[in-house]
Amino acid sequence: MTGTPGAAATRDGDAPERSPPCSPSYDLALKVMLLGDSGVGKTCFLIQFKDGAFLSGTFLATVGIDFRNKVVTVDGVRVKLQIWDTAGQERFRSVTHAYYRDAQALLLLYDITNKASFENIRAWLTEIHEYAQRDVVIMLLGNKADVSSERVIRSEDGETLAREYGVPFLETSAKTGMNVELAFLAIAK
Ligand SMILES: Nc1nc2c(ncn2[C@@H]2O[C@H](COP(=O)(O)OP(=O)(O)OP(=O)(O)O)[C@@H](O)[C@H]2O)c(=O)[nH]1
Repeated sequence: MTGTPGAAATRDGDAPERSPPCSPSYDLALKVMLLGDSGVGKTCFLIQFKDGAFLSGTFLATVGIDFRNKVVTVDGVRVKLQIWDTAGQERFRSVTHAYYRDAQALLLLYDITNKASFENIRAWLTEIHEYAQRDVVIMLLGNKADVSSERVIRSEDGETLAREYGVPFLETSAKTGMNVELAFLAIAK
């Protein structure tokens, strides 16, 4: 776990904050944070986007914060997404709060098979309004859409909540990859 912004542990050796190289391989950089309750699938969502893989089996909760970079092209512009994967567990909140103010975009996830994770979205939005930049781009995502047999949150409920807060909404699956890239491309755009 790391306690100070810019000093996070990395999985793939990318540095979170570096001087621009002589000929950067991107046109602009965007800091994106993944937020939501523990277990909603934030880490899997990021790994699916970065590596096109799904880690099934044991659930290893994120400790503190971690990040990965990926460059996407939107309307001919190469955007480096620096994606911060935060720990959903309450005890890491003070660590993750320190990163909110640097984020330009937030992907806020709940699990469509977990009612509490949906009900907690309002509390997450309160935290976001307290700690993030006022013009931060927010997107609401109902993850684990592949597990239709265990669904407890209807798509309409996600849409209604998103509309109430004026944010876009998608249902996603970190397992099948459904709408994962689309979510990142939408916020990059
Ligand atoms: N079926 C299904 N399972 C998923 C999906 N996304 C994640 N999971 C599973 O849900 C569990 C939690 O996933 P994580 O990605 O570790 O959750 P997290 O939100 O990063 O949790 P914290 O790090 O504690 O905040 C794991 O067992 C995953 O395999 C999904 O889209 N579909």
